[in-house]
Amino acid sequence: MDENQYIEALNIRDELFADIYQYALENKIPIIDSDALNIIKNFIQLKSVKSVLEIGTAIGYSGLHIVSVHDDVQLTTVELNKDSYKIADENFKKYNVQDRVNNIHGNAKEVEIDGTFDMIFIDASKGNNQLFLEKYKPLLNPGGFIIVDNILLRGLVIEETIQNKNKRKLKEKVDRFNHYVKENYDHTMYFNVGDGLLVITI
Ligand SMILES: C[S@@+](CC[C@H](N)C(=O)[O-])C[C@H]1O[C@@H](n2cnc3c(N)ncnc32)[C@H](O)[C@@H]1O
Repeated sequence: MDENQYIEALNIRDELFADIYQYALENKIPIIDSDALNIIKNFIQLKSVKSVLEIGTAIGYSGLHIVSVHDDVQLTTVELNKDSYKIADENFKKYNVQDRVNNIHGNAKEVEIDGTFDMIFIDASKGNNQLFLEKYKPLLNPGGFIIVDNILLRGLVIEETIQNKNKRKLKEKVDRFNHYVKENYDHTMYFNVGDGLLVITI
């Protein structure tokens, strides 16, 4: 066992939503890694977060975890894909949190969201991270923060030669975004957990 495995074993907890986790695995639906999720949940706890905006619901897995931190956490979440949106709706009902979740079907590049939020979690189309950050940042409450998942693109972001044109473009966009945030925001934390997590405090 190395240090990473030791820490991983200490961090790991029983899965609260095992059925949804399993469904995501079986249907190849991308969901957040458990160690990144653990950090997000601890930030919610640490900062007494009460309102969260999530960009990229998928089937509601991360959303369910987010509202599980406290009974007074409210979630607004946006998903482009109609089927995923519908499954998320069923999952929020299944776990009886539908009253605390504003589940929105739409394109996060275009929708207008009502409300202000203590935390914004960006986890949608990775090439649009900068657009989402600048579009939704004005909705942050004072003292709020933004989290972005997948800033490592499973290692693609540090690959120098990428043959596939679309992959190369995506890598360039995400790499540019990661540096854009460093240059334009004073308080940032880049974590090498999961697929890379970025926390921006405003
Ligand atoms: C990585 S998954 C989200 C995973 C989810 N947050 C979780 O951890 O359980 C990304 C999701 O973003 C959605 N998406 C992509 N582009 C979007 C957009 N422009 N607006 C809203 N959702 C989008 C995709 O359909 C996909 O379901």
